[in-house]
Amino acid sequence: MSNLLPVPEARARILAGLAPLERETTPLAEALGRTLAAPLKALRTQPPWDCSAMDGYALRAADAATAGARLVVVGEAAAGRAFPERVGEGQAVRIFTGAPVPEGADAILLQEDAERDGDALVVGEAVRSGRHIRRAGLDFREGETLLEKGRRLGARDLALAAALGHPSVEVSRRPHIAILATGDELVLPGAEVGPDQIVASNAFAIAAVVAAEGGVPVDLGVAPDDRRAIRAAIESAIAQKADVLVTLGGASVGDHDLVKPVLEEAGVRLDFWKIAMRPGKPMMAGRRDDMLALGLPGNPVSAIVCSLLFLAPAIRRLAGRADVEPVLRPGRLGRDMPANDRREDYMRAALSIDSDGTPVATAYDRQDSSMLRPLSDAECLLVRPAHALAAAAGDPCVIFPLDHPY
Ligand SMILES: Nc1nc2c(c(=O)[nH]1)N[C@H]1C(S)=C(S)[C@@H](COP(=O)(O)OP(=O)(O)OC[C@H]3O[C@@H](n4cnc5c(N)ncnc54)[C@H](O)[C@@H]3O)O[C@H]1N2
Ligand code: MOO
Repeated sequence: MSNLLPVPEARARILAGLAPLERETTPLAEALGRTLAAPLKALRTQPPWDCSAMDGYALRAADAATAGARLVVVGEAAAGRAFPERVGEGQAVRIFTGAPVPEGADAILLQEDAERDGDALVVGEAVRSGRHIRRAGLDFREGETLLEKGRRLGARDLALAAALGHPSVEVSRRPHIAILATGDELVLPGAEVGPDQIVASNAFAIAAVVAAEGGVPVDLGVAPDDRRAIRAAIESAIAQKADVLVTLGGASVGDHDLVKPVLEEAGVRLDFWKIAMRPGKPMMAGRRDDMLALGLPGNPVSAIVCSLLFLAPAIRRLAGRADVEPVLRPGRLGRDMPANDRREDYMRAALSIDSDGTPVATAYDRQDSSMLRPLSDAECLLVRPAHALAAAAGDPCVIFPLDHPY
């Protein structure tokens, strides 16, 4: 029996050949999902000065230490328009949220806690020094690094980057991922389906995984099980300078499984073929110059699970992400499980939360790698290590959550 490569080793070998792509500058408004190629420092301090957190009156707390105290309102400070003078003894300045606190004042009296009578201000409730003042630099100070290299930018990060003063950011180029489906039996959804044909589905999921991870999917369509057609599609990926070529199907040992020899003909040096995993055993990986070639099995579940465990980390590495490995979580078994064989199992499973908050994974009865319906239903993959012993419901296990968009 051939040797099957363990999953972590297969992933490590794929990642070992990959480095972040070159840097480019992108406008901040287009940077969602991009990965920082350099740390982002604050170009300014926020807030730049002590400012009011409330609408009310800026004053000296000593003058408002008792209810009933009277002060004179001498001016106004609004966001974007400071009060230019000093607040003296017995004086107050009308102030609004976000406005700079005038010199001399050390507290903000809420307007709800005061009464106005012309220029006179009557303290309704005493206020202590420092109340409702946001100090300069409360959020960040000029020169501080707020976002690290390798961070994938989310919506909140974009607001932070803007606040730091950056109209654009340095990111790694998006990887281009060419996707080629193979098989005489495949037709696209909506096209006429011949008597021996089925609808090609895998590429839709793979392109979605690519896009979700920040890559650019390049659709090479469907090639029939024909050496010349497959070779032409591979050459097209090379000509387009794809960073990764993903083939779907034709990876196994049948007479029509042509992907491996044709990849080799096209100059791809195969690193490995066949891994200790279910589904996904016939997966292969290799390189041709700078291009990674990943040959995913044709069974839909195999192709999609392999894309999550191998293609997604490869895209993250190319995109410059600091976090590339799949996130596995501890959980508990929802049902008894038999002993496992030599292939690490990624089983479609339902997910619930125990009374103590622990995730509980219950594997479905049917684990056929052709079935998309249970894959779509699944809330997680239950990971059963190679040679795992039989285990009982409630025993610890490892979970790969299938959160949105997966
Ligand atoms: N004698 C053996 N046979 C098989 C082995 C083995 O070790 N010895 N391995 C099995 C395993 S495990 C898998 S997984 C499959 C993978 O085979 P291939 O990569 O060669 O896939 P195909 O034969 O091309 O297709 C398998 C299955 O999937 C359907 N398919 C293919 N592409 C698509 C697509 N884009 N969208 C939807 N469905 C697709 C195809 O019609 C087949 O039904 O091999 C086992 N055999
Ligand atoms: O590895 Mo295949 O993916 O078991 O069906």
